[in-house]
Amino acid sequence: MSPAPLLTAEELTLSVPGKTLCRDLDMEVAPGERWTILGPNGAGKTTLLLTLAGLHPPDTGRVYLDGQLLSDLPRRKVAKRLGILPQESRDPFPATVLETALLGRHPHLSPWRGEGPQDRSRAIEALHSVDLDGFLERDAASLSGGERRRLAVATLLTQDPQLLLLDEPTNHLDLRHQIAILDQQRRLSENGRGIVMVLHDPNLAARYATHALLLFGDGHWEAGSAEELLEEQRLSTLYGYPVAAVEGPAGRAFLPR
Ligand SMILES: Nc1ncnc2c1ncn2[C@@H]1O[C@H](COP(=O)(O)OP(=O)(O)OP(=O)(O)O)[C@@H](O)[C@H]1O
Repeated sequence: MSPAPLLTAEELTLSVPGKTLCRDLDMEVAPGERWTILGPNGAGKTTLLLTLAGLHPPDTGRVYLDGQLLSDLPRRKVAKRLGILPQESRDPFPATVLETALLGRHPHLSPWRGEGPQDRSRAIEALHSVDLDGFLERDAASLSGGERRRLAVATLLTQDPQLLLLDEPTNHLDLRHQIAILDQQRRLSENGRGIVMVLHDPNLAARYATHALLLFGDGHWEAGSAEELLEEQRLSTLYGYPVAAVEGPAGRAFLPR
């Protein structure tokens, strides 16, 4: 029997003034699945991700988390199960790197208890996993773009949700850290998490995603197995630019013609 879905979207329609982003979209994210959302600039990837997180109301349709209507759940309960990595993160107030990562524990703390040693070790472990060991007491505002991105990932890992929604997780990262972050997401999904990530690079999508959702920018969408959907013709239509598939040492790669 297949595991119960973590997230279900039913008949979602999203629009902005003058444009339908997706029409009657259905998708289901199960434990162990890694979904990629691909599409051209402005197609609605971020808007959809925010809708799946319950942070943007759809025009019509419903989102369920663990089978319960997301809009009916208290945010604290949602934050214990679902975490989002926004496209860009801003520091709301001055804090060190460790204090920032510890913000991820907030949904798990009771109002009368601050962070304990276990929360602290979880944050330190998350910072270690993104290569930020030597940075714990640094002012978070002093980090470079890539270091800040890795801190945002560490904060999400400290939160430890079952479902991770990532908006362009590889933004600002050098090649080694792009692979490290996506390898880490793969391990998380192999341990039963569900992953949904907006990516701009079809090569990383082909390498890491089990499932793909293509948003064509006119309301039309396709969802299914990444292996089936990530192919020359669809990607050329998706990006409005001819793409060639080549077999390389690391599997299939897509090049602009
Ligand atoms: N408040 C708004 N009013 C009008 N249009 C909006 C508003 N908010 C977003 N949009 C438009 O909605 C569309 C979808 O935006 P969204 O950020 O979801 O796209 P995206 O696929 O994530 O794009 P990108 O690849 O550039 O990050 C864009 O054309 C954007 O300009």
